[in-house]
Amino acid sequence: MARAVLGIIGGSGLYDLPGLADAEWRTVASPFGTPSDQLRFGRIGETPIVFLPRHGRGHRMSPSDIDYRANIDALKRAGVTDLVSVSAVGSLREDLAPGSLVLVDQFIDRTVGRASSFFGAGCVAHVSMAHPIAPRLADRLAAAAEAEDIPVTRGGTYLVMEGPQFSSRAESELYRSWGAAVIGMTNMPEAKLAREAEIAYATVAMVTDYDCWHPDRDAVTVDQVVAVMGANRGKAQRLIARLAADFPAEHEPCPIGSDRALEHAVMTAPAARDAALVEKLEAVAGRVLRQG
Ligand SMILES: CSC[C@H]1O[C@H](OP(=O)(O)O)[C@H](O)[C@@H]1O
Ligand SMILES: Nc1ncnc2[nH]cnc12
Repeated sequence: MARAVLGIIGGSGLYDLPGLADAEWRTVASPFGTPSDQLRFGRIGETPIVFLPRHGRGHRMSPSDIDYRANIDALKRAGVTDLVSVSAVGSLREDLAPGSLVLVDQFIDRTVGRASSFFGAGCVAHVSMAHPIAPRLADRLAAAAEAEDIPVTRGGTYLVMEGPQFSSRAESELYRSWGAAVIGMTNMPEAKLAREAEIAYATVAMVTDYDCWHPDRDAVTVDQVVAVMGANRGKAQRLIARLAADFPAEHEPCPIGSDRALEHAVMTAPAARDAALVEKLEAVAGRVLRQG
């Protein structure tokens, strides 16, 4: 069994993780591109932690500019087995007020034009995204929230829009009619790529606003997101600290197989594979590609 390494991707308002022991920023190169920033290596208790600010320190990158493949590949190269995304989201439901935390369990991907797979011409693979969230990791987040007395809503669909502009009211109403609970701009293709890289993935969504559908609330602005994130950042940090402190030393096999997702996914026959792509895929898929 592999040693568990907990990865944390910090979203808007979360650019560092206080309380990391032996913390050090290190550059990790990826053949897929340039990660959003250096990775912050450290530990909480005995648990090794690798933190990445999704938009870079200082929030330099728009959701559409982030190289999600480079980020996930770099985290895989750093040994991450389990990955928690912390994300600011708008609420599409009355009961999810700003300040609420949601452990989402589904996504609707409305992004366009982002590189959304490590695979392609010369090495084709199809992984399952039926259950995009690793349930055991979500269970651990729920347990950490309970231990810290932080209310969380379990389950809900995160609609991933392209952005960077916020939605129109008609779009917001459309997504509500689809049953989505929250809206953001970043968790796809991140979750798909984590699955291809066989990393267990879960999201802590921090509600910062009511988007633009609510009759009694102003439409979302950056000021509002920053203010609510600032007021509630401590909750997310406490949740992560507790998750890490209670994390098992050995990676627990994912009950839905997200850590073995490539086992029956690669279509291209060994003799037909593109050698250059196979080389790039070493960190993400070497485990299965080396078997032929
Ligand atoms: C400043 S609000 C829009 C921005 O915040 C969210 O990012 P993240 O998921 O990294 O917290 C949202 O998806 C947008 O990228
Ligand atoms: N309303 C919203 N739409 C998209 N992304 C967001 N991030 C935070 N609030 C958001």
